[in-house]
Amino acid sequence: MQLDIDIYKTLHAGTRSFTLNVQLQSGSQRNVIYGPSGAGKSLTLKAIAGLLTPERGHIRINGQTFFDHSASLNLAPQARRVGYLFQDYALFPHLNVRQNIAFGLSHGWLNPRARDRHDKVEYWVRTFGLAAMAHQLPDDLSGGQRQRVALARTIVAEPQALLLDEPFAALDPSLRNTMRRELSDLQQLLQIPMVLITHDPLDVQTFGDHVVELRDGYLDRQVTASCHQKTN
Ligand SMILES: Nc1ncnc2c1ncn2[C@@H]1O[C@H](COP(=O)(O)OP(=O)(O)OP(=O)(O)O)[C@@H](O)[C@H]1O
Repeated sequence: MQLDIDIYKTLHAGTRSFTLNVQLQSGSQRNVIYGPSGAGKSLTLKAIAGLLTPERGHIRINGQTFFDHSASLNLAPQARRVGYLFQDYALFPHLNVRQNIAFGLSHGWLNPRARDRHDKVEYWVRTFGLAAMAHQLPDDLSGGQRQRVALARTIVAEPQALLLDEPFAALDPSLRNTMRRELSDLQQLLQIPMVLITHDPLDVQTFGDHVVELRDGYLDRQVTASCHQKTN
């Protein structure tokens, strides 16, 4: 992925303020933004997705400009065609597995109907091993199954990049390794570029072909995964 980010934004909440000042260039497909809680990782991901507008700078992915302050260009989130996997998965509790996945394809306000079938949805239902529970609601699924539904909903729309916010944090430790392996295999199969944010060193080891470390809104240093392992 050609990732070219240079963003600056100050946020205010009461008397507190937080400045995000991130420059990131990468030609890798597997990018990790690593750092402690409150470092600005989610804000960076939101800026890439178009959910936060920087005060200045630019965001380019695969040669496409998403944001360029000096050119007054700011693509709407849906025009960026990036898949965003939220930390808590943000599944719709009143929609079953199949409908939740189909939601990734819908463009209007109407929820996908329970009896509708779509080839792409059925493909991901099967691929993620969700066929037996396709009619179940998210509350009736395990953590790993919920994560697969959320991933399937993101991928069914065929995004040009995946943005992953702490994708394993909501899972119990015994499931984390399995789901890490699944996501790693999936990324290799689809060859889909990704940016993953985490404070877990094991995520860095697995997905960090290109790693940047964020502290207090600023990049600490830019290192490759191999350098990172040596310093840990
Ligand atoms: N809308 C906002 N207004 C003001 N400050 C904000 C806003 N959103 C986030 N912040 C602050 O920005 C900082 C960075 O937040 P961010 O969510 O990016 O952290 P993070 O690195 O993703 O942390 P975590 O790992 O805990 O999710 C935090 O101090 C947070 O309180």
